[in-house]
Amino acid sequence: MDNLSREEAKKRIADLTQQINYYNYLYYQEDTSEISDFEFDQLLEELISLEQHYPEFLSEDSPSQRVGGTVTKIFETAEHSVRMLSLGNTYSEEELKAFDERVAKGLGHRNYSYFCELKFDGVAISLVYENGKLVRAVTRGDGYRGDVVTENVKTIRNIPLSVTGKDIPEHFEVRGEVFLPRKEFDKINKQRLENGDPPLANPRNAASGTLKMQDSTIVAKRRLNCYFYQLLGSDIGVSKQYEAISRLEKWGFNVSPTYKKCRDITAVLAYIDEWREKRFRMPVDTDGVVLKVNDYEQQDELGYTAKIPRWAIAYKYQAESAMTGLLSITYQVGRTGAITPVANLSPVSLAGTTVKRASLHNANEIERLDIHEGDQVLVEKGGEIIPKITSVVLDERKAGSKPITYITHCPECGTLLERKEGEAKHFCPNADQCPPQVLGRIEHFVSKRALDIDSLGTERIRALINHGYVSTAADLYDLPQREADLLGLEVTDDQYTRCSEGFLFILLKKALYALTEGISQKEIENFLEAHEEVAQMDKLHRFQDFIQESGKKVRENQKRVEIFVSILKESAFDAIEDYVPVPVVFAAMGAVEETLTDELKNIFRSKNTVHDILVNSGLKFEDEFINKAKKLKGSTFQAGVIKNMMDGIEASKNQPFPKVLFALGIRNIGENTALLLADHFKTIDRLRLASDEELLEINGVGETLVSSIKQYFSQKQNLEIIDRLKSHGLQFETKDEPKTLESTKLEGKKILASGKLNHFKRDEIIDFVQSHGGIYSKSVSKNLDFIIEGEDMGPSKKEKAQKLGIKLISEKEFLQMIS
Ligand SMILES: NC(=O)c1ccc[n+]([C@@H]2O[C@H](COP(=O)([O-])OP(=O)(O)OC[C@H]3O[C@@H](n4cnc5c(N)ncnc54)[C@H](O)[C@@H]3O)[C@@H](O)[C@H]2O)c1
Ligand SMILES: [Zn+2]
Repeated sequence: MDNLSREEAKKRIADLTQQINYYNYLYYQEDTSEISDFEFDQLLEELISLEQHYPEFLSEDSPSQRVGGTVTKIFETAEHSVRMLSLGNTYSEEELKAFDERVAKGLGHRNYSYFCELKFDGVAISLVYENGKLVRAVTRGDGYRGDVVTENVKTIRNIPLSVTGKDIPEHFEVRGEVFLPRKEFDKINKQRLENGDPPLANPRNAASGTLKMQDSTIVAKRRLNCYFYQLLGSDIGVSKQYEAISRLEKWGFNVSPTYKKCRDITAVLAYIDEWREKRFRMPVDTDGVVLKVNDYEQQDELGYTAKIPRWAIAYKYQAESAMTGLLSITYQVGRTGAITPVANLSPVSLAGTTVKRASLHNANEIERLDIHEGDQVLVEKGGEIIPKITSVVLDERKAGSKPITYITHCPECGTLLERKEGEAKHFCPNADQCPPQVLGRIEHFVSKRALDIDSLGTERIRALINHGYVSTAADLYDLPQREADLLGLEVTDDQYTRCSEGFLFILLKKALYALTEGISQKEIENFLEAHEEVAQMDKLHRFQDFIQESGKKVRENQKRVEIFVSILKESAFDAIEDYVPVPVVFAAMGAVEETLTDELKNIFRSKNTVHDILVNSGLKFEDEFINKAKKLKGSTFQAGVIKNMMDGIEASKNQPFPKVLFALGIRNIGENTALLLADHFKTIDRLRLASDEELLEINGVGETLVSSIKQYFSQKQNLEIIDRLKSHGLQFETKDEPKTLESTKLEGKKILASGKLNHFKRDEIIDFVQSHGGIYSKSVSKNLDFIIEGEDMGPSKKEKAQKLGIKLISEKEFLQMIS
């Protein structure tokens, strides 16, 4: 800093301000981050220290002077009675001690104590209670005003909507941190990855995004949670933070079990140490410890700066990082055909778990990091749950190592990949045959809201696709004729994976089980679990000792594992922790040659399971091998399961036309549109032959929909699928069971009811609207004729309706319309 000239300092301040504003915008508005919190905090620290040296360049709206967020434009806003501030933070013990010195100096004595608890990584929320009832929930916003998100917050199960008791003040406010439990976050991301959607970066961003959603029914599904840490009000009758928290706890607010009173800064440091590792066992992500001066009067005495209290500070744990070897990169294909590269790493222990894989997002990321084969990389697991590679350790790079070349063809179906202008991800364009993409379509077809065949779960469908039984929905209806073949088919799950060259890999545990005799699968699992942090080759060596100790068929078992290890070492396959190449397992069991012919290579790339290889590859195997190879197989289809599937398939033939139409998966035809179209055209053929004008005349049909309908029916294979489905007896016409209408007063009107109605239950209003010729819609869109506004209709819904110019009428007015 000292070597900066005044001009340079000015420029640097402007530069930092701009950067920080940008990252703040991403963080608070877009719920994403492009840099780590640590990097961000360093930028801010640099800015603050420059501004201290050059106060003449400190502007009032510098990010050092303001709380980082702002309000969004989609919610009502409300003012905070007491400003919601940020917290000062530090990563070092020295600075923590310096903070303590400032407190002592500020108070003029050392007669104070601290209140400590973990710093939860979520979103700040303020709840206002009046007469014991929750009346408003507001985000922090810019500190002065925040977004009113009451409806969304009400979906959080352990937030009390009302509190009762003798000591409840008439008016009080509680503040806390809304967070997404890590388990929930993992669940959402697993789903997203399976759907080919980009994973959410971390639970904090996910929580923040969720809280700002427009539809509180989706919020309810996300299972947010909240810890409370502050009680405010004029007559709350407490004078210490410790008492306030106990009181909140008593009133039924969820407070974190981590809180503790600490006598002095030494006790605080011990607390920090105590939680350094232990915090990873909490259900929520935490990034540090918050310490607050316990006594409220002393807090007042110390006061505030423009942005932070002087009586509290956050100590943040440095994100842990570790160096490990890159083994290989595999490529996953999502249900929309999007490709995601995944780095397979040598196992390394990080932040309480063993890391073996890290997401690389896309080709740009690999390029940005400039990763070469066999590199040593730094992995970090900070706020992010999916570990990420932060950099390559160049000193460790072997001379002549080659940069990673991105795959050009789909690892699942071999099709040349495409990358659209301006998009980061590569795509497999083979939507009709690429297995994960076929899976996505069939899952939609059988899903609850479509044909509802619940005996066909994801794994079973995947098995049917992988074995070549199913590639379109119509194939499902041929299954009854092939029933006999299905018995004993492997239901694949994650026991298989593929390497970057497309070879089939199988879980190590299965391989070891098949390679040995007399050792149970459970024993092998236990052994592997106990050696989770050991690299695979070492694991295999230790397994030899394990065989020795087990005392079971020691010589034969060791011999076979030894052969397996030596073939594995010689082979040039990718390394993937926990998985081994199927061809090597086969070779070690004497079923194929070690050096693969082109024919064999082809088989191990194109077949999807061991069963498939045994039955459909055209190879001849000895009975003895076939017997042993059974131990490699996953669970198989049993008679009962097959019967359930057949029953479900048969029953689906009775599903009405609108459901069938929805199930076809024509782009832009959702449940409601399917109903609308089925109702209008009555048969699929009339829909197919409808002219653009005819379609556009229908209230609720626009250009986009018309073009996707045209597009769908222009493809021969789609017409064939429909013909086959028809011949199997699926419903492609609306059965004319002339509904006797009560009246035609609502004819053609699209209507939605929101909030609580007094005369109708949920389903009743739908029937009622329909029985008067109206169309009931399930979401707010500009096609609605009006909305019946019930009691406590969500403010966000209301705002959206108003924005779209949809008329709102009361329940009373609605009833008058009919009578
Ligand atoms: N990576 C990025 O691009 C980026 C951008 C902007 C901000 N950030 C990060 O955001 C943080 C700055 O945000 P901030 O201003 O909200 O400050 P902060 O999150 O560091 O601290 C203030 C907040 O801590 C929360 N908190 C959690 N547990 C608490 C407890 N037990 N007691 C009291 N408060 C508790 C409260 O919600 C409070 O509003 C920094 O950590 C920064 O690294 C990162
Ligand atoms: Zn493909």
